[in-house]
Amino acid sequence: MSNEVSSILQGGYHHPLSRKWQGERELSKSMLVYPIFVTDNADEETPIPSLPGQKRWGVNKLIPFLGTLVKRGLKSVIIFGVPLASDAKDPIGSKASDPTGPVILAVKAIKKEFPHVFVMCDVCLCEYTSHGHCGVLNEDGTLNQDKSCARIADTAVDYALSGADCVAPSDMNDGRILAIKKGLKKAGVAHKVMLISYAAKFSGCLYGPFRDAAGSAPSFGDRKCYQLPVTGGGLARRCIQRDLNEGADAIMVKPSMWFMDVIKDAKQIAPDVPICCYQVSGEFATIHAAAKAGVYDLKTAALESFDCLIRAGAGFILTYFTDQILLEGWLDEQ
Ligand SMILES: NCc1[nH]cc(CCC(=O)O)c1CC(=O)O
Ligand SMILES: [Zn+2]
Ligand SMILES: [Zn+2]
Repeated sequence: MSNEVSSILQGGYHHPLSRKWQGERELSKSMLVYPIFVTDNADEETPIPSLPGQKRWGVNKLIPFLGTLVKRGLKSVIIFGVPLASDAKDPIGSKASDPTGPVILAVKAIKKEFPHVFVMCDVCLCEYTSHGHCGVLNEDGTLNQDKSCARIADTAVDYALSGADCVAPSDMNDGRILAIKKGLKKAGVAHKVMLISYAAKFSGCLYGPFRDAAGSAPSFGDRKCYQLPVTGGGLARRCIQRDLNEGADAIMVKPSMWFMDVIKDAKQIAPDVPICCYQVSGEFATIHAAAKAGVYDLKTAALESFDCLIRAGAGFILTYFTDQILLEGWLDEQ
């Protein structure tokens, strides 16, 4: 239908409120998940040079810091373990599920102090393997899918039994979602632990600051044979469908801003499932660097990026901006 007035659209978004109505959803504090790096040195509080404003935390220092954020509206964290002890790594990542390791101690401490905070655990072996790959290796250096899934599932169950509300495997071994779901059921916690799949996790250049922060770079080769090729839109759709079939409760796309088409695909494949995305370390560092170079204002750019992720279909977002958003009250005057 076209007539002399149908081309006039600006009346529909002239006012700030009508502009808000043009979007289906808007960013709120409950959409934010804060990624935190926890070490096995209880009193640690060390800035991470490649992640502006972010630190590696020991449990003793982490709890008071989180307390400030909880007062400002923090709802959820995702924990990454950074084991620094000299015996922390072996070929099968035994220490991933160490009951005295950083992840399990942090889960217990956070759930004790802040029972309402939704605690997610990233599940992977690369922080704990001597070779730095995300599972258990075959002799030819490839990942052994059966052994890796078994270790990943055992680790996820241990995190769940220590009190985690959610486990999120980021390793990309085929079959891990089914293995974890079965493990959770066997342990009697499947009814209360959410399983988020990093279903569409792409290989690429955006994880550098994280690997620096977590000490998890592979000692040989790369992750291209298990993380997805950036051109692989169809492969991502198959991974999303597969992980839904295996029992994922939510689907993650990672990284986020270069992959908004994949977020939209995920929303279309799984309209009834929560979709989230991870604005990863390289994306965070890029926004900071560009703002520092005068390309744009940091807060404006960060908020714009979240609006775009939500428009693409994200229901919640893992972002290193969470602490700044809460401490500076970016969402308080809505
Ligand atoms: N499996 C480990 C893991 N979990 C989350 C990230 C990246 C997160 C980020 O860059 O912020 C990585 C690194 C990798 O896969 O190499
Ligand atoms: Zn990994
Ligand atoms: Zn390979």
